[in-house]
Amino acid sequence: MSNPNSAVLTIAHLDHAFGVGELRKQVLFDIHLTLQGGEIVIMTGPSGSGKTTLLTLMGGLRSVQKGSLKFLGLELCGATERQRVEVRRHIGYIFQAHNLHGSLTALQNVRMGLELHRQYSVAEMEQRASQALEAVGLGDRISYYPANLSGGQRQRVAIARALVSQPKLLLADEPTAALDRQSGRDVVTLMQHLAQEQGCTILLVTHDNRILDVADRIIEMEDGRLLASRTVNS
Ligand SMILES: Nc1ncnc2c1ncn2[C@@H]1O[C@H](COP(=O)(O)OP(=O)(O)OP(=O)(O)O)[C@@H](O)[C@H]1O
Repeated sequence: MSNPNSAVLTIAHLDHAFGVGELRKQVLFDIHLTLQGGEIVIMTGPSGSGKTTLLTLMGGLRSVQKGSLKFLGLELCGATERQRVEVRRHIGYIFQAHNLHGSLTALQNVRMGLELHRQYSVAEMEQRASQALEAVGLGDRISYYPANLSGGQRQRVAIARALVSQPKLLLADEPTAALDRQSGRDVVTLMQHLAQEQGCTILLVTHDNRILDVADRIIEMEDGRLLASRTVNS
């Protein structure tokens, strides 16, 4: 479990640019942000404002160019690919398009969430994956292929895959965008409950105003800058 009072992620003076020379375009400017253990933070902002770029930097999926980004105390600016892979072991990812493999069953897809964790035997991985699917209410669908599941069920498989390794941080990019109102609500509520059980911090990027109430804090991105954050009264 994360200590609820300790920072999981600390960002200071972070800039990011794409391209070089005349094509260089800076998309993040002087970002400062701290995510505390167990906190649920929602990031909103217009299209193109830099949300996904920031999310991929936080997730160790992109090299940090300038400033400081520390995950569990490890500085990712200047980190090696190997260090970034190590960091990714502690992070779960959920994307809008769920990114499930169509040729794998729900169970096999969830098992992939343990791929970076070499300490488990095949039998242990199967058992953990099966438990994770039960936790998202899909215990009777473990042998189904994604094509035979509804959008909401697929997103629940993606949640099981993201949380099966008990990550410290869950990064979710528009997880409800492809879902109807009820399925979207079910998916975030589930994410919230499971993450709370595991003491996992959540950063959720969304345009979906219907789910803002799950957040402890809402932060807004505009033109590559983070505006003042707002605390949500519970
Ligand atoms: N790989 C890339 N190469 C060049 N420019 C990029 C790249 N990825 C993103 N950008 C640019 O960086 C800026 C921020 O994009 P980003 O995807 O982070 O925004 P966003 O807020 O997540 O948008 P959306 O809500 O539409 O997903 C945009 O101007 C985009 O065109």
